[in-house]
Amino acid sequence: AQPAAPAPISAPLRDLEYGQLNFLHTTDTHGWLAGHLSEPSYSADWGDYISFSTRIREKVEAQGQDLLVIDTGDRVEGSGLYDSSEPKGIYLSEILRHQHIDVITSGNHELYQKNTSINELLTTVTNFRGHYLASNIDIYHPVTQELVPLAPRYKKFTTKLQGIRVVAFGFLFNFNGNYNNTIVQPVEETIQEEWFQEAIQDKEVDLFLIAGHVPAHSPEYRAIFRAIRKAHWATPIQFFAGHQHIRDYAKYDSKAYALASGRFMETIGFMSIDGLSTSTRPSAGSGPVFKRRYIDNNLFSFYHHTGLDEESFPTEEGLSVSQLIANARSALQLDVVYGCAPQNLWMSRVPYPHPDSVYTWLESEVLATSLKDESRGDTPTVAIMNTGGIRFDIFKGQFTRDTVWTISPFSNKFRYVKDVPYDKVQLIMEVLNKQTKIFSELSEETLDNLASPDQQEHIEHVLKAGNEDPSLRMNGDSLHQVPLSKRSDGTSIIPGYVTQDDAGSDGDDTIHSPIKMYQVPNCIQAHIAGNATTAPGTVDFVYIEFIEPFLVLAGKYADLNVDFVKDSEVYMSGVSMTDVIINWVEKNWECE
Ligand SMILES: Nc1ccn([C@@H]2O[C@H](COP(=O)(O)O)[C@@H](O)[C@H]2O)c(=O)n1
Repeated sequence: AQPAAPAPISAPLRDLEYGQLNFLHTTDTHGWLAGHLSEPSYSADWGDYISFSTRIREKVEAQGQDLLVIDTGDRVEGSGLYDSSEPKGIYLSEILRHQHIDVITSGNHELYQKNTSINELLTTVTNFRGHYLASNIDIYHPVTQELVPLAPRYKKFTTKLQGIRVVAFGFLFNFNGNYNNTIVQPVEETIQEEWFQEAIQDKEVDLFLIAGHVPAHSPEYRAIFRAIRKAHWATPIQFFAGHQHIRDYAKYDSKAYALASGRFMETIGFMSIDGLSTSTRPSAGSGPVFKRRYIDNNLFSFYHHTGLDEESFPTEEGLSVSQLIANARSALQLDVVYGCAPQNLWMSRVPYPHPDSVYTWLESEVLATSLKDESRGDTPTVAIMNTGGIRFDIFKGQFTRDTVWTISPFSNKFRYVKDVPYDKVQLIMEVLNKQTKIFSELSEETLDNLASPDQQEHIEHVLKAGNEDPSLRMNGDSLHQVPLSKRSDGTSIIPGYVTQDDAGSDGDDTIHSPIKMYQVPNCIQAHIAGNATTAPGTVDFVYIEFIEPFLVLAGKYADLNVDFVKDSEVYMSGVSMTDVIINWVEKNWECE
């Protein structure tokens, strides 16, 4: 772990149930390779994960079993370690490549910016040659300008000890927000391609492995499941999922399951399958048994599951990667303090609006007092942003260079349109926040992309995890996780994940008390300048550039005669949302 990482808190744990074939899975790490420096439950770093996977491999191989390590993308954008360097990401690839990963895929974040996808092609695909799969992504090669697959479409391999024959694919969900140097083919089209149909007709297969940056419960995975089942009515299928930032497990049939392993290095997903046939031995017994576990990413869990301790657990490689991360953090000056937050500010642990809501803080304090384009004088202004632009909670205490990138990692800047009727702006807000019924192009699903990923789906599922018992609620004034009650065996129950999935509620390794979550709107608005008591006739309509495509559609429903692409101009040239937050914190949150 990093020198500043808090020690994990001991807690009651459920064991891993190993099988013939075992998996460790990460997804949506978003650069959090240093782990969480304010949260004991997730305080292990990528170096510890390297030690953990090595120790688990030693353990399962000693029993003649196999281990495969999977990562399903969105490794970039979301923390100081990736976002604060110029150019972004100069330290990340070197840290990542030390983990042995058997199947690795791209997420959508690897494709938003042209230079990110080029770096993916030239560095990450190269570092993980033979393991990186891209079944539905093409890229214009930066040198030849030729359209080429980002990586091989699929591969067939046999596992090290048992010779289990695996056919593996690597998918991305039907994403269309990518820069125009890449092409993402819709999954439903890819599975009609000749190469895919040929690959799934192979009869010498013991397991289909679908790694993807695709939600566990999704039309894309259902389509792949159906296509494979048409060719193989009983061959086991293991999906690994991502994108929604949630722990999730989906049952497609008794021989096909999907595991999603959360976000931001909070979770190491574990799966095992027993009863698989192999190249030399047909399956014994009644067929495969699948088990899943969501491991909290901390050393207490890692020691427990490996049966090792502080002395015997770390590997040399793991320790040297932890050191690499520490060196990068120090070179990037991630501990530089911009100010001190006087309180916790939550994304979804409080309703919106609320004095403890990060969105209330943004609209009433940060945006309201910071947005001003000198050329516009005191023109009344309404500024809107999508809640998905904020990626993490703010904890009371030091607000560092790292903090700012974890909450606002995107390079989103501002644009505006002059003289927009105020009532039309309010109508657009209603459309974006689904407060009015709208049809056709502007589906609920499209609008959900404005919110943060864990809000986008399964919200009922997340809300269900809430517990109304006030004795189980967190102490709002203290750090993120506090032991609340002692059990008879001396261990504590701390707030954290209480996952409900298709296999029930026993998936988490750590037994936690649940945390209540609330739904927040897709967009928020700040009112700037003008007379606060009366609504203005027209305003400067300022918006974060990411939402422009949504405004184009919402504008039509609001009957607003504005072409957002042609009629808008840059607002506060060169200033991004991230800059606005840094400036505000420096001015307003002095440390005592
Ligand atoms: N420039 C950007 C890019 C993304 N977002 C928000 O993030 C969501 C996607 O996040 P995932 O980690 O699930 O891929 C997207 O739907 C937006 O809400 C943004 O605000 N600005």
